[in-house]
Amino acid sequence: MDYSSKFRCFDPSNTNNTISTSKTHFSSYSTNSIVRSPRASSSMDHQPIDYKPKISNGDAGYFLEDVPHFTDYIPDIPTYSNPLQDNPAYSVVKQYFVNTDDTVAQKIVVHKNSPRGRHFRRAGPRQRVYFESDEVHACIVTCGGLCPGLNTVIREIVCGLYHMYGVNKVLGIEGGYRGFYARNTVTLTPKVVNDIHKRGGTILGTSRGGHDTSKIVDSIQDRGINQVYIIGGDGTQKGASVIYEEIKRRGLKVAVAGVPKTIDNDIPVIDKSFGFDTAVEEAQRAINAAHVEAESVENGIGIVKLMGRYSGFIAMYATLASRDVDCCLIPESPFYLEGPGGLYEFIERRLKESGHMVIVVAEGAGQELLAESMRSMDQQDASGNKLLQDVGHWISQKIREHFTRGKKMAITLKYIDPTYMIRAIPSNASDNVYCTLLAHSAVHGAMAGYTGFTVGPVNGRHAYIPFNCVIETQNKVVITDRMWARLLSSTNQPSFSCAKDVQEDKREEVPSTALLDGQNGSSQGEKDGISVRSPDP
Ligand SMILES: Nc1ncnc2c1ncn2[C@@H]1O[C@H](COP(=O)(O)OP(=O)(O)OP(=O)(O)O)[C@@H](O)[C@H]1O
Ligand SMILES: O=P(O)(O)OC[C@H]1O[C@](O)(CO)[C@@H](O)[C@@H]1O
Ligand SMILES: [Mg+2]
Repeated sequence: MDYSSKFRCFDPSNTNNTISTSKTHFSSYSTNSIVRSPRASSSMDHQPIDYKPKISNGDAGYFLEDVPHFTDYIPDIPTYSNPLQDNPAYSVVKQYFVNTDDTVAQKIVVHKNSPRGRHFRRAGPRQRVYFESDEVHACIVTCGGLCPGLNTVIREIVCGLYHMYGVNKVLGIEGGYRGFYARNTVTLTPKVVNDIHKRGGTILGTSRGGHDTSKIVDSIQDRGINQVYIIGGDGTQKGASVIYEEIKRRGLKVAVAGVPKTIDNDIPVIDKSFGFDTAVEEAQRAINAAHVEAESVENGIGIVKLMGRYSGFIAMYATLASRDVDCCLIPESPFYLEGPGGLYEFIERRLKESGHMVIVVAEGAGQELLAESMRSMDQQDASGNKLLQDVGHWISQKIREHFTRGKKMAITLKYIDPTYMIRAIPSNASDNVYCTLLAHSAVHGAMAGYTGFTVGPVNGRHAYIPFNCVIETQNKVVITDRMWARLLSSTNQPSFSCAKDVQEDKREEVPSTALLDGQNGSSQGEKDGISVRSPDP
């Protein structure tokens, strides 16, 4: 395999600001024959990002929150015509290329006089590209937890680069961020990735922790990589943002493109994250099993724990889809066990009414209750995420104890924990198509010279979104929204908060002229610094 590549590097110390081209031969991990720009000191600590938004304003309160481009920091950079226009498969397309001025509105439900608000650059192929096909040396890395569709995104980046842009040098970085400096790499070709979308997990492996900006960017430079595709959740996108900043500081012509991944669906701005639908679908199997077990015995209770560290989207959607669930507990809606309006009272009532019940609990639910009754466990994973107590076991035990105490009621409780089963499977058909679009958007963006961006649909249109917009906040289920009300009405569970509190919350949060969250299609609102979402019509 010939890893020869042209590597263009803008050296800030070069006062003429000319672009130097060097021919480098790469055989395995480190080849140091390229011109090096200044390097940062090595640190595994997560560094704060000094981010300056790239905003341009228009009429009627319109503004574009744009993504960085090579031309922002590399002068006189050559462009080439897009090879896509000679591609027979794309010859049927009426408009080959996205208009350079096309932008996507974040808010699509507006009032007559409301400002047009934030927009993002529309994703898609551009007439001029900033790489020649044989110049591109791309790499792909997957980080964080697993998610259905990771392999599809990998496949479609490789095939998209190859079939649309004639790029055949793509490297897989094994084992997440630390793979850049501590693991092997694998050559990715359309043949190698042909069937991988049928497998769960990621063929590249993944990890938490190990983000060392300096070592990662050194490795990118050493290998002559000029397009970096980074697939992962909020932590990963934070890491990608720091990598982009360091690449810009060194003046390198290296595009950094993020593909947002999280099974929890808590990434802001984008409509939905890939793998979420697959996970919700798979969760139905566990809920069905819990229901069958529960209804087969007298006073049967089935408990299903689903993922969702800080947000209960999976639990909420799985509950709404199933209609067999009697109670759904999520992190955003605190609940209590004892007394009037509490969980025990509700269980007793429901068992008397129907003889069985199913409870779905998101892993992040009730953590404050657990902390009260168990010794608090302040541990973190390698990425700094808080390790949670197992709410499923805890709540099962509490319910058993409650009903056994004083021989209140004889119950049979079955606890099902499919947490890893719903994320270790291949993506379903619709997620597969979605992953293809994400991958292609990322490829078009990198080829067009954009960098420091993440891709995703905003109100159904794919857009290039600056990293900071997806890493500053996390989406949460809005319990004052119509979607949660729909769930409450479907399960008939207590809301665990009295109506008066909710009314007061609403009055405090929403100015009378503003749109309520949930009135804007896949709307985004801001609440206490937390971006919130409701795909609620
Ligand atoms: N603030 C940060 N700066 C730089 N790198 C980070 C930061 N936060 C996390 N990372 C790195 O990103 C990678 C993935 O992070 P993390 O384990 O939190 O998963 P994630 O991408 O959020 O995915 P998910 O939570 O959906 O599983 C890790 O290698 C971690 O070191
Ligand atoms: O066991 P792991 O790999 O740390 O992953 C668990 C976490 O990953 C997620 O699926 C995504 O962040 C969370 O819901 C969950 O807490
Ligand atoms: Mg995360």
